[in-house]
Amino acid sequence: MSSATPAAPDTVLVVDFGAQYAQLIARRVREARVYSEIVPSTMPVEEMLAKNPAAIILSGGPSSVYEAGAPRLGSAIFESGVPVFGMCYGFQLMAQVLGGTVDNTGAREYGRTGLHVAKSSSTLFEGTPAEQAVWMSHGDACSAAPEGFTVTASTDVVPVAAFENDEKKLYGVQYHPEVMHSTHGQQVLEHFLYRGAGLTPSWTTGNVIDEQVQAIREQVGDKRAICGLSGGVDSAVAAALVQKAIGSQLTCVYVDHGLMRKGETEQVEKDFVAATGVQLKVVDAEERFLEALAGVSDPEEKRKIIGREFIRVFEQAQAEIVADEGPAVEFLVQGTLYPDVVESGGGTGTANIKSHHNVGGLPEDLEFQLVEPLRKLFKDEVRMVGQELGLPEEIVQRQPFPGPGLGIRIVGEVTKERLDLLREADAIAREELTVAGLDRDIWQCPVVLLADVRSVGVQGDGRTYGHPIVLRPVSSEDAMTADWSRLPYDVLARISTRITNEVRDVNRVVLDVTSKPPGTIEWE
Ligand SMILES: Nc1ncnc2c1ncn2[C@@H]1O[C@H](COP(=O)(O)OP(=O)(O)OP(=O)(O)O)[C@@H](O)[C@H]1O
Ligand SMILES: O=c1[nH]c(=O)c2[nH+]cn([C@@H]3O[C@H](COP(=O)(O)O)[C@@H](O)[C@H]3O)c2[nH]1
Ligand SMILES: NC(=O)CC[C@H](N)C(=O)O
Ligand SMILES: [Mg+2]
Repeated sequence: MSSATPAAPDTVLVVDFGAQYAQLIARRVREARVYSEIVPSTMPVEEMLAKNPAAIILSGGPSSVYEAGAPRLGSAIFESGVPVFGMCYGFQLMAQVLGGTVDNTGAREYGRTGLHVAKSSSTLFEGTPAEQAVWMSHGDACSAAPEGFTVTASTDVVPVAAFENDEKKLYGVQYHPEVMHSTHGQQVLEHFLYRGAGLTPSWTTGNVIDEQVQAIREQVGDKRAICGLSGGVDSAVAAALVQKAIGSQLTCVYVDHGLMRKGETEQVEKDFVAATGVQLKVVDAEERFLEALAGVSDPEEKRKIIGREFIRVFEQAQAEIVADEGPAVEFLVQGTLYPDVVESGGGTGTANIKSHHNVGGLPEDLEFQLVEPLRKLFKDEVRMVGQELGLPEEIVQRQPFPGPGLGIRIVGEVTKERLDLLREADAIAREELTVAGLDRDIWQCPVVLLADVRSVGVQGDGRTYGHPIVLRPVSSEDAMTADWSRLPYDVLARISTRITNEVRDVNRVVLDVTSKPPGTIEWE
């Protein structure tokens, strides 16, 4: 699948030791305009080196280097000549493997910490202040640096908070330069990349376009492809990329599975085709999806069914397209992004949080070869690619909507009646948020029907026993983490009043005030 994507030149590998922030490190590297990818720490070192990385970053992690069973790295990586930058656990591991001392000294630091830079002319700290705020999160500490290393920073309680070995191109910091609270973190990271590893800032979203267009041409050849098009950002950008690569060999297929929001199908049919000129096939598959979902309330089961039915519809569309004319349709283009892969447990050792329909929800007997040009990117990077490709702002800035649609926003069994009810409530919430000018302030606002919950209300002097609707407005940078949006009370009040007045069987509106983690954005 993604192996068809050639390795980008000058790739920085981020080795993930189970860090909270591995994704963040990767995107900070790309913000420095150097391409980067995450690999699990369980990957053998030879395999990492075979990828020919221009530099390697070792992430933080929950383990302690001196514990039995803690993730390790052979010393080969430090002798390979590839520049390495360790952060937190990665720093401690580098220290230990190379003969320094790491133990539980009692010097714990969590959160904002003052860093004292000892050598402001060093590779990492050049041009940064002698005193700077950094973000720490550790209970272990390095008390002696390995031989050949210069200690370049300390804190009040940790004598070795950074070390550098220019000759071997090995660097490490105890803190987290990737989080925004480390005031000079991006500068220090860039110093490693440009000064330590000698890389030049040349990666742009334009490179993604050129590389992917070439890779798609090689992969698809003179065959044909279909693209699952949802009207969302990711599939729009994927379709535009593939269209650029293979032109009329591409047909887009929009599946109306009956789980879409009000007006969505019409919008895709009209606006999207007008904006891009793609060949579009619209398939009405409502009956098929609702039948397959009947009686099912388990979220993972729903996701698997929806993922499977999507593919069955694509297969049907494939047969119809082939019956028309021309060569076989062997490829399926999807707008899969990195977070879809990670959350589906696609990384080694990463937990399956939920099976995104387009990754973990795919059936085993999938016959298409997948074309997923955005598989390694985050949403905001995809938006940049879309902009670069000239897609209209309304498409590029659209809020995300999950492929399984309202099917995973009904807690309980999915039925046509419940879908119609949720569609009404959702349309009201979206309308009011748009009128209030809040569309760009929030990342998305799932509206959820708790179909299996009822509560007592009083409406028109009579007793009601209806369902609650949950509003879940969130802010986010890339959907990997999120916070609940502090919406103005008057907007919330208008939404609540309208939903309870206008949507039958709903007598309560509640607000979800949970961040991610611990919650996820969607309820299922
Ligand atoms: N209704 C649909 N018809 C056809 N393909 C779909 C549909 N919904 C989702 N897909 C496919 O699944 C992929 C993943 O869905 P996802 O919702 O993550 O992306 P998107 O809809 O393109 O963008 P966004 O995340 O902004 O909603 C899409 O890129 C698309 O290829
Ligand atoms: O195409 C998709 N298929 C899915 O199966 C799926 N599940 C969640 N999402 C979207 O992904 C982002 C993160 O969602 P969660 O915090 O709920 O995991 C949010 O933007 C969700 O809307 C999906 N998108
Ligand atoms: N954030 C980290 O990488 C922590 C490393 C190690 N678990 C410690 O507590 O020191
Ligand atoms: Mg979508």
